[in-house]
Amino acid sequence: MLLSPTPHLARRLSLTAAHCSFSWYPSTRIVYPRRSYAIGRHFDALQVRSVAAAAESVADFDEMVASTKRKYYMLGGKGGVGKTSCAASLAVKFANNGHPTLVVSTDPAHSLSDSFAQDLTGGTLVPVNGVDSPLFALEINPDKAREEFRSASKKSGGTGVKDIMDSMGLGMLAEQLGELKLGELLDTPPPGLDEAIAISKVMQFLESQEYSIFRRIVFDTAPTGHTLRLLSLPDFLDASIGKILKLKQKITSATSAIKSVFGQEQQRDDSSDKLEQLRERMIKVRELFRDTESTEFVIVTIPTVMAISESSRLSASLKKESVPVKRLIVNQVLPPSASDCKFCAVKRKDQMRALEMIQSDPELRDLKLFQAPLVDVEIRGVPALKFFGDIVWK
Ligand SMILES: Nc1ncnc2c1ncn2[C@@H]1O[C@H](COP(=O)(O)OP(=O)(O)OP(=O)(O)O)[C@@H](O)[C@H]1O
Repeated sequence: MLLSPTPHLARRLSLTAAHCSFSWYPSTRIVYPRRSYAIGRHFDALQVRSVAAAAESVADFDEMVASTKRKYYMLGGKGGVGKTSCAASLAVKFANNGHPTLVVSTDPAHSLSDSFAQDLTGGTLVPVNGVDSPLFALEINPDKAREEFRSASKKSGGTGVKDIMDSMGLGMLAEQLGELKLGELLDTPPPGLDEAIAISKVMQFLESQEYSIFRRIVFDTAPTGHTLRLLSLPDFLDASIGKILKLKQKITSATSAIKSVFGQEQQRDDSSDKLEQLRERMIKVRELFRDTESTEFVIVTIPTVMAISESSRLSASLKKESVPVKRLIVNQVLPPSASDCKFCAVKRKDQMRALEMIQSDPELRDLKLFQAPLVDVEIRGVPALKFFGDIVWK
């Protein structure tokens, strides 16, 4: 049963969800052609009688599909508000509107596979069936991304350099160069790094001819805190990697002078190249985040005071970092109840109060608002995503 409070809460309120039959929710009531549990198979035959929005949705999906140029949409917000459902449904809608689309999860706790009801865990692009234009999905493996950075920074600035110095009998000197600890520092990667690498990897993919078909790239990002750290990460990395490379250069020239005296052959070490590449990619991620022409961060929230307060802070941080934000999705909005379900009526009243907050919040009031109703089906699989997307993205 949807919208069931926990049994404890229900008891406390003496308003068990069991008292609320589905008829409390007639405005989004789905008309099942057969029995409701057969939903997966019969989704295409489902209809929504009507969806009464709690407040007017001012949305403009037409603007989102209009251009044939490549566009990036990053969907983010607090954990569990429906980022994945919104991102996946947007990707399906783009594909059904003629845009070859790639949907990527950079959230370390992926749920894209669950959302599409397809195994996407391989770290490669997987075709999604049942849409009109090509739609591919990708879940990036954060551990792999983190390992890549760890080994590059280690080889280049940390133990790699120390090994050379040790082999030359100059270990002591290396110890004295306190800055070498930087490599160790980066051994424990900063938060947000996996997501930054994930995004940069996708961009790398997209640079190749093979992937030039994609016109819409939808990112299902990690929950808010993670995203905020990600925003300041490129600067941090730029500085750190810059330092490592400088140090590496200093040491390399010192050791090569010694090596040439002793007639040792110079080894080619491409770990610096790798690190330099990583740094360049991070800079590209930073540029992508700030490119108003091609990129947009869409905030997903739910109508509760807590979630809206957090969205306001997220919006402020994004603006501070010059990340373009134009749209806000308020998910799981209850339509007006047509039944005597007290729990639903109280809940909706609360939601309306939270929605009013948006109108007076300086960080949120100017954003275009999309309202997504709480639906009484699980949003899973392409037909369900299409159904949900057609309600939300208008
Ligand atoms: N409007 C809605 N109506 C009904 N169920 C919904 C709605 N939006 C999301 N859900 C359900 O809520 C659950 C969480 O949604 P989803 O995975 O999209 O959230 P998320 O923000 O990506 O979560 P996480 O932060 O854990 O990745 C899913 O079971 C999803 O089907």
